[in-house]
Amino acid sequence: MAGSCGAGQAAARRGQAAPGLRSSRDGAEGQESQASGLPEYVKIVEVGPRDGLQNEKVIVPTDTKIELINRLSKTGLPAIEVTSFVSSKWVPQMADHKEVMRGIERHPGVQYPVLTPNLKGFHSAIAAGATEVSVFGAASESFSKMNINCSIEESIEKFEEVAKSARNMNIPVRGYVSCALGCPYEGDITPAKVAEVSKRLYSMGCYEISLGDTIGVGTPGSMKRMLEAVMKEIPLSALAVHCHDTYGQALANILTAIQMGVAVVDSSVAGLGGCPYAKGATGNVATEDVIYMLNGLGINTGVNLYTVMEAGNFICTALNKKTNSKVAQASFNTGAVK
Ligand SMILES: CC(C)(COP(=O)([O-])OP(=O)([O-])OC[C@H]1O[C@@H](n2cnc3c(N)ncnc32)[C@H](O)[C@@H]1OP(=O)([O-])[O-])[C@@H](O)C(=O)NCCC(=O)NCCSC(=O)C[C@@](C)(O)CC(=O)[O-]
Repeated sequence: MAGSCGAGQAAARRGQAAPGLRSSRDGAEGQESQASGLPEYVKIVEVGPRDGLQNEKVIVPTDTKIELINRLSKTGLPAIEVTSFVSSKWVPQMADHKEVMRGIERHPGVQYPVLTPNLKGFHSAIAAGATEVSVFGAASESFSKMNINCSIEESIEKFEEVAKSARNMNIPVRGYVSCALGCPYEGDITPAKVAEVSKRLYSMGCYEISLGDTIGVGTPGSMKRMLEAVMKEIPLSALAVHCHDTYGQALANILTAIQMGVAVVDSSVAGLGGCPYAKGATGNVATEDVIYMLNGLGINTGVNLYTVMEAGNFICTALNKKTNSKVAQASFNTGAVK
């Protein structure tokens, strides 16, 4: 039954049971993280309201999106990607971007980035009150063409225009590199190509580069090889990973990245999502599962797992679907059927 309370939920409230349900700041787990050389803090960038919802077949009501974001804002998440200022002909699900942007309650200390592929999107986003934007490129020519209708080179020109305007307005810009571990159209992508596109985004002023395993084909081996190449060009502190879980490798890939020193991880509440231009790709790794793993490693995220699970339960109930989060499945009995 949707919203019903399982033993795990009660345990999560009390901070008991499985170790990952506990926050890392108590007890011996914090010492473990320091001893192992892992980062003490990992920033989680919640992408559910954008990456998660963009792929839903039925248009999600604007009020539901706003309610989801407002709930996520109360969880301790430091960044929530809210929507995309893209063409509604291309991604109808994000057509209400202005209303969402204007409708949300913004919490102090929380960043609310939005996707902007070009100047048109940038200006609309700023007019709607955006204070941070993301440009989204790819390491694959074919994916770039399918996703944003231009070559990598053309996309860089558009992003440079966005970055220049953003700089003049003191707006931070984040950069995505899709297909960092494989492309739905071209297959393997070389780490050198990922490093090259990442470097160009970083050089134009993107403060952080989020490396997207868009179709979730990566493994810890390919993640390591790709990061080794990118880390030669870009400081580690400016890197994030964005893993989809199509092949069930996302948590292993994230663990590999944080063992290499990456301390920013994108994830999606309830594991919602997929990319409309990457057929068959499933959702991002679930935020709940990432927090559980990081809690278990003694790594602080500042995020309350229980309240994220509640937000996940809210959106799964609204969409009438089952959560993709293993942690939520184990802890809640939502009972929602897809
Ligand atoms: C980029 C465009 C707009 C180019 O689309 P286009 O057709 O090449 O653009 P255009 O400049 O030729 O303009 C055509 C029409 O689009 C309008 N237009 C032009 N720009 C905008 C804009 N910003 N916002 C709203 N409208 C826009 C423009 O005004 C015009 O309208 P018309 O005259 O036909 O009525 C299009 O290809 C598009 O919207 N693509 C959507 C891409 C997208 O959102 N993909 C999903 C997100 S990426 C992702 O999920 C991957 C990621 C980030 O999560 C990381 C990972 O997992 O790897």
